[in-house]
Amino acid sequence: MLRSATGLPFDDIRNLVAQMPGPDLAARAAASARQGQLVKPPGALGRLEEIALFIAGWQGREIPQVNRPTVAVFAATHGVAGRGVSPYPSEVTKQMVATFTAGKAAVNQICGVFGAGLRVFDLALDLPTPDIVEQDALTEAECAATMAFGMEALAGEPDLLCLGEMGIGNTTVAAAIFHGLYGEDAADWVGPGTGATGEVLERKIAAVRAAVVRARGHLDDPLEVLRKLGGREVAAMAGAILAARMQRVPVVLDGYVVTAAAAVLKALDPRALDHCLAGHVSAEPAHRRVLERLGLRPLLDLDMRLGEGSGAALSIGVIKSALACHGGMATFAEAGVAGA
Ligand SMILES: O=C(O)c1ccc[n+]([C@@H]2O[C@H](COP(=O)([O-])O)[C@@H](O)[C@H]2O)c1
Ligand SMILES: Cc1cc2nc[nH]c2cc1C
Repeated sequence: MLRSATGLPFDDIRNLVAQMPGPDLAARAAASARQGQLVKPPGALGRLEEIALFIAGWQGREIPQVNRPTVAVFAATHGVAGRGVSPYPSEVTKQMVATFTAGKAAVNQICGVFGAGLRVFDLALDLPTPDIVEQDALTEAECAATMAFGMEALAGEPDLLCLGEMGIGNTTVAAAIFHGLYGEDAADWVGPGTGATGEVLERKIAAVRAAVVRARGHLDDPLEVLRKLGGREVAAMAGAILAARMQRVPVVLDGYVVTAAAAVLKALDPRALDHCLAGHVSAEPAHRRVLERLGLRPLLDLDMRLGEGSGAALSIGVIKSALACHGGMATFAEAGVAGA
């Protein structure tokens, strides 16, 4: 998909963004007409009704279905973890990838409940990206290639794509991206992640502040923010969100770190997340604020802060239920029920 012979690697990404399709408005209108006839008071299914219309528009059918939901978990390692910004050592990333593969992590269990497939993308775990306080995480070519790799999440033709990630240190990286994109104070974007307190939290705030100071002068280009302050899993997830859009596949975002990838695209183009739902709001304190900025209202609010796609996977139950009601309910006429 990214093979232009001329120009810089990011030109390919910008070209894709310029070509993003919108939803199928005729399918959405047909779904809305159907919704108005279903045997319930109008609006009584609340946000389930809006979810059904949203999926109808992006799948391009009056009666949409989610039969092949996929959770794609992207894993990467981060040089900034060497600064002691996480309570856990970097080795945990590889160990958790093994746990996903063995079917024994939380996300595996949630996928099992909803019949979702889980694909784990391991992004050069033995080669951490450089410490973002000292150096750019990725070159432009590496960042574009990693985004292209993330597009592989669409290879199994999912009808709903949930995104997740695993990477010790990546809440520092996500906070740096938000601080780089939105400014304010570094401390406003930093939270506990896996459980940082005290000196660990102080080191995290200092790292986010210093990394963004280093990137000064480049912060008006969201792709530069991504490559300088990001990590491989964040770049890959941005690529996955963009590829899903090109194929009109609806996307469910997970927590704080996945939302950093989404925020980069939104900063590139305000329409870039029109095909995305926020599966949940994480207990990471700044996540709620970020979702408000992005205009995304979370489906669930369960005090979760695990990552690995767990909140997005859990929201598949809500989305499938919305579609089951939309497709399976009778109309007033069919059921012989008197209208208002
Ligand atoms: O996405 C979230 O909301 C979230 C909040 C807290 C922690 N995490 C997960 O925890 C890891 C990063 O935490 P940390 O403390 O090492 O930066 C990474 O594997 C994420 O999946 C994720
Ligand atoms: C054990 C553990 C599991 C995780 N899953 C996602 N991020 C994680 C971070 C840790 C530390």
